[in-house]
Amino acid sequence: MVKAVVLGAAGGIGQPLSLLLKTNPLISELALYDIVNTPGVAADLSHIATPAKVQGFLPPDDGLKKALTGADIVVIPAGVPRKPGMTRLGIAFRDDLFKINAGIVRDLATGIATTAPKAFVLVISNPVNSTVPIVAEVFKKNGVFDPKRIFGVTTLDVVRASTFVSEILGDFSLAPSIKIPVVGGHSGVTIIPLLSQSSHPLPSSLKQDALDALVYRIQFGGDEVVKAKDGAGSATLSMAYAGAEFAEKILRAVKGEKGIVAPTYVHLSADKAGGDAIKKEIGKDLDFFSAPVELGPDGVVKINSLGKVTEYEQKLIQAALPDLATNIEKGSSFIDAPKL
Ligand SMILES: NC(=O)c1ccc[n+]([C@@H]2O[C@H](COP(=O)([O-])OP(=O)(O)OC[C@H]3O[C@@H](n4cnc5c(N)ncnc54)[C@H](O)[C@@H]3O)[C@@H](O)[C@H]2O)c1
Ligand SMILES: O=C(O)C[C@H](O)C(=O)O
Repeated sequence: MVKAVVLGAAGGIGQPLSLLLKTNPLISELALYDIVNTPGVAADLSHIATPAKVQGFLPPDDGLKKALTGADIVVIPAGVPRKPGMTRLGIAFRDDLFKINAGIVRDLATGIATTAPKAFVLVISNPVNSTVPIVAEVFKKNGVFDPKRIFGVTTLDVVRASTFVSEILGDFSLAPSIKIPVVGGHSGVTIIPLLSQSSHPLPSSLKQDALDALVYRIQFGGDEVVKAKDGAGSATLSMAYAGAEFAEKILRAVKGEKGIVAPTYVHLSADKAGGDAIKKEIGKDLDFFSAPVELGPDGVVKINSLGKVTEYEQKLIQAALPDLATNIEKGSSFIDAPKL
């Protein structure tokens, strides 16, 4: 029996993500929580002939607590999305996004820490580089912090890398099988695609400016969608796909499948040896980093090395570090927790 919970389930990501989770045979119970509309979304999904029993919850009558009771996996796409002109983290507009989502994530994390502290927590709400540290600090404050169970979902960057590389290779049918580690964080220059490790090498004729353009497209893919949606929000459908894919990996690992590795943004103490090795590779003592993580029944089994990176990729890593450090500090200091 596996209970999955979506917090922010009535939103642009929440609805298609809930649909995909409803169709996942590994899930037997699906609880949908939002501040609006979950009874309708739940009623609609509940007619689909798949095993998961679906229920919707709203804030009154302890709805959050009821949704989270018995949760095995909690996915959080709650919060405001970006509008054109906003970046994922920074000043002015960006501060507004952080301020709103930081408070939302803090309150939802408090609910999880007090009701389902052993659940796997998958954070989608932006800015991920800061919201994951917020969740970690809330869990520390409540004395239930287990870094092996808290994940920032960076899968959309991995999905985009595969898609854009398949385009360059001129064969979209390759997209599902192209594997590229994307590491670092989830915003702009903190997104580091290690294209030299692509399962399907780029053409040797690819010029430096084309490589730069590809890296930029992966780093700022979110902007393409924000611009195209023209005021109607950011990526929702591709994010739902990516979130469901990452959740499925966790659930398969929980069931005992071995060797599942996925890039995800984790606290580097989740695997001390692996985390320390990453710090050495990047040359900085960061608490959080997205790295290829091997998953198991209790979450993080091992944080894998970044492997052989080119000089070009090492420059991308170095360019990401100042932003990452600032983003992490911004999230951590939002919660006044004792340092562990
Ligand atoms: N990690 C990623 O790769 C990635 C990709 C795309 C979007 N995002 C982020 O995901 C978040 C959601 O995006 P969206 O397009 O679905 O936005 P949306 O506005 O369509 O949906 C957000 C939902 O959250 C709900 N919500 C707000 N406050 C809540 C609370 N306190 N408790 C529960 N639910 C609450 C809203 O009612 C709404 O239904 C944004 O922060 C966005 O930037 C992340
Ligand atoms: O870019 C955004 O604001 C949404 C999301 O993080 C994305 O990568 O599409």
